[in-house]
Amino acid sequence: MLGFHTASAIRAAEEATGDLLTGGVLMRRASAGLASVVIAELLARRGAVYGARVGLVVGSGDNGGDALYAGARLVRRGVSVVAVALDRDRAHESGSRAFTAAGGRWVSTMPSDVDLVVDGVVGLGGSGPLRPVAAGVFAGVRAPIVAVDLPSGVDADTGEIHTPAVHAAVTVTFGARRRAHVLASSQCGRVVCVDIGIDPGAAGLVALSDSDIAREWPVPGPVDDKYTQGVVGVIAGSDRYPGAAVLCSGAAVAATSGMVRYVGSAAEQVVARRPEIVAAPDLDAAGRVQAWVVGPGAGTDDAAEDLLRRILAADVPVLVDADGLTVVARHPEWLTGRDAPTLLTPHAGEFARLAGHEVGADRVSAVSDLAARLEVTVLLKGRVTLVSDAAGPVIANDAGSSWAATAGAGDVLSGIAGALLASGLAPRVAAAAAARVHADAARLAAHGSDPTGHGAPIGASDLLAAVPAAIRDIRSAGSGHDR
Ligand SMILES: NC(=O)C1=CN([C@@H]2O[C@H](COP(=O)(O)OP(=O)(O)OC[C@H]3O[C@@H](n4cnc5c(N)ncnc54)[C@H](OP(=O)(O)O)[C@@H]3O)[C@@H](O)[C@H]2O)[C@@H](O)CC1
Ligand SMILES: [K+]
Repeated sequence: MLGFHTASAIRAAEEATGDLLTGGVLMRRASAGLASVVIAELLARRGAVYGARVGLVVGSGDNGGDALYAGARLVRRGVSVVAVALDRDRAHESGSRAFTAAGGRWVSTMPSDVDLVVDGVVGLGGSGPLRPVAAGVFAGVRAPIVAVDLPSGVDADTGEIHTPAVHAAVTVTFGARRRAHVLASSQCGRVVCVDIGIDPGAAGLVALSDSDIAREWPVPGPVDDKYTQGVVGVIAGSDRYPGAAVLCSGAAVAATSGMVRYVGSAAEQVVARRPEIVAAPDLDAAGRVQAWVVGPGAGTDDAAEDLLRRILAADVPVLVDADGLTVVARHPEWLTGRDAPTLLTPHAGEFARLAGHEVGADRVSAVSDLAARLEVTVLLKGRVTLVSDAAGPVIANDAGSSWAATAGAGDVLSGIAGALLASGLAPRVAAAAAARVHADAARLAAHGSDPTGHGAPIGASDLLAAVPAAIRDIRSAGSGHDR
């Protein structure tokens, strides 16, 4: 599990080192790490370090100090380094001296022929967008950018990407990852964390590793049968949206080896596509389940409302998605009164209906607040999906691509997560593991047999078809061998 920390937690950890901070040891370690990453980048991009050209953009704080000390090291390795200071009088004093003494040159505009640019404008002390002078410098930059700590213009805690902000190819951070490194991952590029000997403690935002997910993913054991692995009931689809039923129940079949029941008007289409699904015309005829998935394409009329009320009165885990979320937004008391766990899986629009306000820039707080208020687990969809049950740390899943942004993909996600709930996984783990496999399946489907080549747009059916391959991949990666 990877942790992502707030700026205040990082600052507190730096302060706790006492002399190491005040004596500049932390900054020396940070800049040494930064310089080695720049050297590795130069080697990878142009095959040599000697004769390379690097430009620094230097702000008024310690972030600029990191850049200047690293610049001095690079000069000593034979790199031609120039620095543009946003305000020469306020540039880090000892860093400036070290840079000049090593042979670094100060310039007023960034040359167009640099191989790499180092963004040392702001790090933890930054707020808001790049100011005009900095924005002007970066406007002319075509070279790849290595950001010091954070791409300037990106909020360290919320990951809000202001306009303008630096778009980095690589971000080098120090001691521990900041929240923005996962929340704004697309702006950070590859993130390298340099060890500088600080300990910020437990993180309030985490990401699960492959092995975390591989360990949890339910597969049949020697004494399992279809019932012991959990039966999931899917209430989805309608005359108007039968496809939601097919996608959601199909995903539930793909996610685990347990049994899938279906209740709704799309039984014929569901069973035609997946004959192993046991369909029933109504709830009374459905049989027992270990978890319900309710809502995708299921409508919001009185009948849908009555069905959801009855499902939420049952003492089993329930996942509510899509139309079901519109209904529970009208009846939050149906959620707060439950003993069994509830998992809600809103996109931003559904979140706003549930919360009574937009998600806003601080997605982590938004998802935790809603989970606490409704006494549920919330999975907030997005390129970076967030899961909170208000008790443990928020779990982020960075999809790494947006191929899953397609109609019906949400129905597949709820089917996967519902099957995992039925298998007995805690809602936060079921939600996070489902988000990961869903994102991986989208990527696999988009890229076909060549993972390094260009992807092509996919539909939700393609994503669903790639779910078994995504599960196989993550189990192999997480356990070191397939079973
Ligand atoms: N402490 C340590 O030992 C270690 C620290 N480390 C490093 O220190 C960094 C934190 O340094 P820091 O605290 O000096 O803040 P920093 O991010 O450089 O900002 C400075 C000033 O910039 C300004 N400013 C704000 N927003 C702006 C904007 N949008 N656009 C332009 N300017 C803006 C604002 O000043 P203002 O102009 O408002 O007076 C602000 O005060 C940290 O990220 C890491 O890199 C590492 O070496 C590890 C060891
Ligand atoms: K920066």
